[in-house]
Amino acid sequence: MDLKKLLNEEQYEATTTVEGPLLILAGAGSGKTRVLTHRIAYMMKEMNIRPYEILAITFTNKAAGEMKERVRSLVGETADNMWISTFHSSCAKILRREIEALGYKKDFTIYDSYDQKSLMKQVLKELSVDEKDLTEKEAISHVSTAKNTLLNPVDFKKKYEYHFRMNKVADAYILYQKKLKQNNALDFDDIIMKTVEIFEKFPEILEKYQRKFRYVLVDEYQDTNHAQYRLINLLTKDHQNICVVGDDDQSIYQFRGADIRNILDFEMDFPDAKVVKLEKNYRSMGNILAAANSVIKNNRDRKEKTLKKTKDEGGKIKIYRAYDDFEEARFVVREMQRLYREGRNYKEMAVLYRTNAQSRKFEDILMQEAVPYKLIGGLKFYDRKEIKDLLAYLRLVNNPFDEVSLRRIINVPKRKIGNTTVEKLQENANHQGESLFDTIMNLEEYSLLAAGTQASVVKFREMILDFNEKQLEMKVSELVEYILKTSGYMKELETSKNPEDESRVENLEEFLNVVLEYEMKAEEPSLQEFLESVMLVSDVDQYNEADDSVTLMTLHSAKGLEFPVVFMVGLENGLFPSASCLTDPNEMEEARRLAYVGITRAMEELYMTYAENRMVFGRMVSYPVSDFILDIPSNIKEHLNEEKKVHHRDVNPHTIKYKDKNMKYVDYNVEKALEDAKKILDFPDKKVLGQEDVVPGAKVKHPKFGVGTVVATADAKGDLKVTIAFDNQGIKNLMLSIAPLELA
Ligand SMILES: Nc1ncnc2c1ncn2[C@@H]1O[C@H](COP(=O)(O)OP(=O)(O)OP(=O)(O)O)[C@@H](O)[C@H]1O
Ligand SMILES: [Mg+2]
Repeated sequence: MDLKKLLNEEQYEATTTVEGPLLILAGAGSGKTRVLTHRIAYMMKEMNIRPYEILAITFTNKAAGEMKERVRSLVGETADNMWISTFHSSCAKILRREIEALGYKKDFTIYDSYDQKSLMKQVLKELSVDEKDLTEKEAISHVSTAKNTLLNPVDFKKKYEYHFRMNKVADAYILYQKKLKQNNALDFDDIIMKTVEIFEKFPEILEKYQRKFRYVLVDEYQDTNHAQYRLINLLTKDHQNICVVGDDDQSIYQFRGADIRNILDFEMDFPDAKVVKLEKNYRSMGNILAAANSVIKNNRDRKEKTLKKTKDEGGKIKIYRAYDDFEEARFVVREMQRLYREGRNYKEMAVLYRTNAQSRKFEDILMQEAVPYKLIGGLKFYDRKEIKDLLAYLRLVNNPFDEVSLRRIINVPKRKIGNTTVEKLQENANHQGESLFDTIMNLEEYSLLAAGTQASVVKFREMILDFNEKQLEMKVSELVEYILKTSGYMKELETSKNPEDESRVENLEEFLNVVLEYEMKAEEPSLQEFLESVMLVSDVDQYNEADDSVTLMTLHSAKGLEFPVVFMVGLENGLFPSASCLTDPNEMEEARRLAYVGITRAMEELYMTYAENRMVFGRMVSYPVSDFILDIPSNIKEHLNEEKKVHHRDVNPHTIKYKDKNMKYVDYNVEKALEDAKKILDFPDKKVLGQEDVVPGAKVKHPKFGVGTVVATADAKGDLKVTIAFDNQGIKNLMLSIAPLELA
């Protein structure tokens, strides 16, 4: 391995500095990640450091996989013995071995944001906190911030003793944490916080890991939060063999608690730290780099850096102004098809946007044009109801104390165990200080339920116990099939007349593929490991370079990646940067860093597009062009359609496929879309009715049925079923989301 040929002088120096603290601070595309992989190879090959003595941490599973692949190509299979993973996976692995020290069981469940939400909902209900004073979302966000700064419930309570609202948050935090523990579950932030807690409370455990991981490397260090920082600090404070790489200009997770000071203060924390700067960009053409610099230089709070180009100027940045968001998507797809005809592969191209919601229009047109694409994020497979239900079954089998999963499926499919019954059981559990499952186990001891209901619950209990036994003898895939069959879940879908349920069956079949793939890959497949791999999978993991398809992803998930052709879309003041940035300088600085990340993903060609009109929450709005386009000097950008103001009449009338409210594809004419949009604009105050408007007693108006009175409402799979007594048309049941109701 002739490193001198593969690396420039500074990179070589950083690669071969193995002992002691090292900070590599450098701009995008300067080879930071490349240094990390070569450094690992150098440590193993030239210094005989054992693979299991190295801990390498990156930000996404995708980045970890890529890093492992690169190390493997340099050193061979020994790379497999290394811990190259995300903060969360490394900590989950440590916790599987050590968490009993904190009184949890080793087979703990990891809760995602949905589980968190339902648990917090229950907490707020039990504390009788009014939604008006504190919503689940707010409570969760405060708790997350607390955990990211390592503030435990007791200290949190003390800190906010005299603060009315935060005091409520504190109570919620305390009960939430208590319930997590009862459920033998951890949320995402706990994974880091609990590891730190163990390291702080049990020095002998810490020492064990300090001795094991003699060398620690962290990529994307600018995005670590305080808890992660503390973790690294604990692990390395004795041997000080810590190498961190990062770029303060690419810190884009401050809204989630990332602390940019971690990188700015590194030299203070490790006074002997060696600092290496990389000043050459190997990724992008000159104009792209110049564009990135012209945006980021407007930030005040940054370390000045030089980033010299190694390539020639390349073409200019292409700016396109679309009449509306449909036309923007059409332009991008057309351009992709043109590039493809000229010899580019689809996998060389990516569309980057700020919010997931922007993807759908691109998806529709890509689908219509039969251009293969991958969507990263958005409504993830694992977020679908049927997948979550099935996962809840599996999690419950794995860990019967998991109350959230238990409550989710106790009556799914329907087995005559209604809400009231569940609440009765829950109350009893709370009263007895035991878990919900314990109450179900001991049901015969309490006389809580009527005989019929009791029999239903017992039947459910027998079923779960049976699954639990089967788990010991069956493969995960067999267990999945067994559960789907025995629980009656599949049958309910198959006999349903609802067309949506057909695709649910397909999704469950796809899930079985996920399990089978896992079983093929895993050395010793187990339910627990499978669940863990599913819970830790991040959006970016669906990304697979093997197929030739274009990539759609948010700017956030694009960090660390590179593409020959990048389309940054939706560049409008109000969208990117978002409206709140325009009044808050800190948010504006974070948005600018995000723009910098986006621009620097491009290697050869960069397009930036904006739409003059855009549908936002069912309304057409007009935003001005983004500051990020204006920041780029005119000598390095070209407007693809500057002279002619695009008017919708210049766009050929065309129909596009559009998903209607039933998720069915219908033809939608663009002219008609504009007409529809105008109608909305003409009645800007027409209010879309929300759940809060449709309460029993409310007078409503329907274009066909006339005026009526709401008599009842009921939850219906995330929608609201409204029963209305119409003055002249009798009683009707309508779904709120699709019924064209107005207040009368
Ligand atoms: N010395 C070099 N010679 C040739 N190519 C290089 C060299 N250094 C880096 N590269 C290439 O430049 C590109 C960017 O490198 P890398 O991804 O390591 O940068 P980075 O600093 O980690 O960027 P980011 O900040 O976006 O994560 C990669 O394609 C890499 O292979
Ligand atoms: Mg990198």
